[in-house]
Amino acid sequence: MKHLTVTAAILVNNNEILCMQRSFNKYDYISYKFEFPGGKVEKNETFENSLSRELKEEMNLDIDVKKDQFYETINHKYPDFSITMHSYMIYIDKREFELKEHKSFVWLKKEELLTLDWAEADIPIVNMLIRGEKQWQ
Ligand SMILES: Nc1nc2c([nH]c(=O)n2[C@H]2C[C@H](O)[C@@H](COP(=O)(O)OP(=O)(O)OP(=O)(O)O)O2)c(=O)[nH]1
Repeated sequence: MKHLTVTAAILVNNNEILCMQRSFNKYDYISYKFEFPGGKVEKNETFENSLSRELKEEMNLDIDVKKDQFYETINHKYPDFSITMHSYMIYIDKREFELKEHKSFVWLKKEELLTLDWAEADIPIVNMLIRGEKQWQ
């Protein structure tokens, strides 16, 4: 089975988390699902550099992702492939970005996160956020 290594950013502003809706995909179990922005790690990239690059490509955000922003690693098997997803929690002071690849987005308080239809791999992270683990200093 194909395996992907992915990075994802939990972007937080004013106690709300940025939730991005994926565009159409041939696999219905990820098509139009909500996720955290990011993408596949390329050869010879660190996870942090990979996430900085994806945030620039997908949203035109300039963020220098740091190791100490690491949040959690999730392993998940979808029917056609498996992923290892490294997530980072990043506080940002402005909400402006460009919606280049996603279908839509919404900022939600952690208590509201389960109102969305998330990609299955994200559910453990969403539950950690709801429980308030490793955040809200
Ligand atoms: N970025 C991201 N990907 C996720 C999340 N949850 C989840 O299951 N995934 C899966 C969906 C995709 O199969 C894979 C990420 O690939 P992608 O298609 O977004 O990455 P990419 O931008 O590098 O892809 P590409 O269009 O260049 O092929 O990980 C998440 O929260 N964020």
